[in-house]
Amino acid sequence: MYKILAINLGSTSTKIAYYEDDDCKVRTNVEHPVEETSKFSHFMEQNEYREKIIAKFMEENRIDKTSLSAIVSRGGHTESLEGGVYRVNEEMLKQQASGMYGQHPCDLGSKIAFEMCKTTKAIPLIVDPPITDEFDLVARISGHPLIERRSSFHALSHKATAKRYARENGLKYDELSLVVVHLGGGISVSPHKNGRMIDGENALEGDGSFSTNRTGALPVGDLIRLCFSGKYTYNDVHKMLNGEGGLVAYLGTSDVKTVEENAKSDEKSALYLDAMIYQVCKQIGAMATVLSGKVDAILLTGGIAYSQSIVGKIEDRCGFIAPIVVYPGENEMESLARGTLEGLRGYEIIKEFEPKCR
Ligand SMILES: Nc1ncnc2c1ncn2[C@@H]1O[C@H](COP(=O)(O)OP(=O)(O)O)[C@@H](O)[C@H]1O
Ligand SMILES: CCCC(=O)OP(=O)(O)O
Repeated sequence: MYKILAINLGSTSTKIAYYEDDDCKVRTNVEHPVEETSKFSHFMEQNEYREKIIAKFMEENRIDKTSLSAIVSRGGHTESLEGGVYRVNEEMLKQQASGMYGQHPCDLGSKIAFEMCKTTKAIPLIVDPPITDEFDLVARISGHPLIERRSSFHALSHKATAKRYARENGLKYDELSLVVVHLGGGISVSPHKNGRMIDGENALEGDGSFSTNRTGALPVGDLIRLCFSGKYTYNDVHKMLNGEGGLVAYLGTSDVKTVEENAKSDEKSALYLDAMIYQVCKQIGAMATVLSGKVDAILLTGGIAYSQSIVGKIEDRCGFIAPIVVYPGENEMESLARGTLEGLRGYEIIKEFEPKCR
């Protein structure tokens, strides 16, 4: 029997689950209000804060680190990779720590898995990292040769949700055209065609719709003027885009449950929540055109998809495109465990990360 610890560091939560083979024995989801996370000037400083949560989970559930076969984390930001299961190594962590390919708490997740495995026989792994790249060539063109559009979003969640839809409906993922929407701390929309995510937003840095804590795409000219105004440093602007943008900037919270509650009596909360949903719908429409309008289903997942009212608003605007199927919460933990198990059993290759750029 394989014992697997899965850790998933999101921008607004830490999710942890313990599996014996494919049987989830115990799991938790610890939410992080922005008042707590904003104390850190950088995600990587949250090391101790997140480690303590994992240690507490293990202690409370009497999970012995030395008995684990693998510790698997949602992957982080490196050069583009093909999807699959990867062993975490020093080269991978070096690229993630550089911040050159994106910055997010999930980068810390693989580092924590690696450190935890050092004194045990457990293998540190990641599955379908956010930089999993299946873009069509045409989707890479930005509008200027110095800047290439690249894949950077909730690839693990997208793949897990699309494959679940196929499995539960007796269909083949490789034969479907889907628009998958992850509605979590970050938001991403991607068209999947014949088993590949052929386009998608950069969910971290100034692309797509705004989210709980990110700006999404901004009017570029105004952004340039702001950058060169002399009022802000590079780090200030980066934090504005990723971490302290979106609902956090407008309303001071990344908690959509609270925003929904406040929206009943507060016009400002209602407006910004509506604006976020409006932008998500525009992205769904755009990605449906990538599939030439031939969309088998629109799949909604992530914590925000628990809200029936938000799902209803998306249905009102996008229901004409294709049927909407909702998988609230996440399918990521199961997917991390499943990928790990396949790797440990030898059904899937555990890939070694080798940097193209040194
Ligand atoms: N029942 C609900 N109704 C509306 N929003 C919810 C609900 N449950 C969770 N959320 C929101 O989902 C977001 C977190 O989603 P999640 O997928 O857990 O994010 P992450 O993995 O990025 O931390 C938070 O804004 C949270 O308030
Ligand atoms: C690469 C995007 C990862 C992301 O946005 O995750 P969260 O929604 O957990 O912040």
